[in-house]
Amino acid sequence: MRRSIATVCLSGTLEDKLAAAAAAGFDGVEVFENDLIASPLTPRRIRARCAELGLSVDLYQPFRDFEAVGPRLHERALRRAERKFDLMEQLGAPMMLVCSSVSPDAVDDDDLAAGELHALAERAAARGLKVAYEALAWGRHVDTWEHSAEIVRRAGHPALGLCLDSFHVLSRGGDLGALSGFPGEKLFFLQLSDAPWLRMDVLQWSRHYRLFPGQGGFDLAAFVSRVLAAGYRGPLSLEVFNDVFRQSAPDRAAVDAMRSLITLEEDLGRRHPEAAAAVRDPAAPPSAPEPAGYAFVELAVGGTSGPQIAQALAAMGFAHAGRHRSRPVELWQQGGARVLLDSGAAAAGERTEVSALAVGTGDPARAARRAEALLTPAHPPADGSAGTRLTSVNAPDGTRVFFCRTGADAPGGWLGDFLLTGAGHASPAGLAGLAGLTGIDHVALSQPFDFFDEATLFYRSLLGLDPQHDAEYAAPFGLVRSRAVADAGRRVRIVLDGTVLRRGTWAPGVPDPQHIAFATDDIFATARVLRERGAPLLAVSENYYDDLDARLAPDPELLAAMRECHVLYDRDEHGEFFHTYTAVLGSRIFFEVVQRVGGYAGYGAVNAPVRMAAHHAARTA
Ligand SMILES: O=C(O)c1ccc(O)c(O)c1
Ligand SMILES: [Mg+2]
Repeated sequence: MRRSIATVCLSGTLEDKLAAAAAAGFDGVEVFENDLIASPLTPRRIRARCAELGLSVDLYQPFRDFEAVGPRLHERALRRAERKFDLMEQLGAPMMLVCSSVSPDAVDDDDLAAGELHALAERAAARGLKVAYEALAWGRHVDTWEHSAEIVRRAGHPALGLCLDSFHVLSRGGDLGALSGFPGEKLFFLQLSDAPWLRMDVLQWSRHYRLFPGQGGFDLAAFVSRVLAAGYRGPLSLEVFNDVFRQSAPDRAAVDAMRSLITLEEDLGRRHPEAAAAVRDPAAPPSAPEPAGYAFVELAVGGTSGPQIAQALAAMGFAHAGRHRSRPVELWQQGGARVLLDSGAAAAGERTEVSALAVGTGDPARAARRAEALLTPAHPPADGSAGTRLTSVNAPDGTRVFFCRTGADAPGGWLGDFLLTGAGHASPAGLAGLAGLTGIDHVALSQPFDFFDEATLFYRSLLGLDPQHDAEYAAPFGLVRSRAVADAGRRVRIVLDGTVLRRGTWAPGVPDPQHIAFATDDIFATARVLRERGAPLLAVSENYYDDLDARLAPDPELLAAMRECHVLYDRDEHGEFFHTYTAVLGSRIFFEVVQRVGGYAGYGAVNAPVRMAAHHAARTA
């Protein structure tokens, strides 16, 4: 299917937007009127620029407040339209979008609206142009797609058809059930956007909070499948009004947009193969190989934080299991949990952070081809000193994602790059190590406010993960939101955290904290070993336990053990969750130990504000 994007989605001048759309691989654009009016380029010049860039101009929009106004205003509106048709001829735009009127002059008369749109379509047809009529969710009299379809039907003009916009339909809880009776050739244009489910004025919601598909809560695959089943074969066109994207670098936003469309098409093929068959893309990305879990997580450490983190890992029962043959990287291991400490970047400063995630997979080459198809260039496979070849890509947040062939110890496996000490390495995945840690439960990466939605879509689509949990909570230094993505087997879980508002300079919390959570089958046994070995555990406020008692009334002995071991607790209808933390090590890293009981699939988000306050207290003590 052809892929298009409305220029309103991107920041910058019209020229910036066109260049970004073309660079990201879009086939066409919807030219937004305001972008054109503000441009120093003539419509002819814009047309030539689009042609140079290989972009078609699919739509000119929006033409507002046209229909159902009566003869005097109708004549004026037609004159206005003729001027825009002149422009569209120069621009090479074949179709004009007319959105339903919000004018107080419009009257509630479908026959009048149909008659006036018929007259407009007649003028358009005389020039070989078409008109697509779109119901805005806040239109004065026409605010549902069914109503706009009825007016298009009554007008009965071949140059007049329908523009469907997922936001206007889905924001109102509408569905496309009735579309099956609507002639497919009358479906002129399809605009797509996602959005978070919010309870607010629909115009505000639309103008500020739309997202690219896959970043919000709408079921766009189901929506598009209906439209395709009804016979639509025009472009899939993104139309997103979003306060953040409006000020983001357009190249990066356009790549995010394209990734969202590719992922949507993939969802469509997976969940609605009948509809998708008509539009299958031969260059579609290969499916994500099933992840086998975390092969390792690598931390970049500095001269001070490196020894501090190594000491903390040792106190947590990790063994120093190996040293890289050619780089200053140390391998620490316990059970199936492997952490690499890379001090090679120390010259860059003391910033301590998650530098890489490594996912085990049976097919690293396919994972790399998928990344490329999702506009994330893979690094050339690095030749390890022992002949291993590691495939990796850079996430937009700078984290490197490695794809490691499963079986690290097999010949050619990545462990071959390490001189092994013989310690720790002996305890295979799934078997508890010294402190009972069995593996990595999840990794939490915080994202800058402007890139939160991009990051969640990126990790999801790259690794074939599904959105799992969304949480929003009031932390001591501002609101935080958190979104978890995981594979169906829950072997790779990533939690992405961000602030709900762009953060000011006052907030004294840990800047962009990141953490690795290790799994245990017995949190109290683990916590006691950690304490005996002097791990830097985080003390939790007494108030927390008093409140826990009031809220959930845990067994008194259990509560006492939690107090003693600084273990936090949550439960839901599926099971229970116990977790405990270390202090912050270096600038922004800490560790967590978690025990899941039953089917609890969350992350104890309810306790995050308490943890943040405790981290703050520990750092200022
Ligand atoms: O917010 C608007 O005015 C507006 C304009 C054109 C569209 O296609 C649309 O969906 C919304
Ligand atoms: Mg629209």
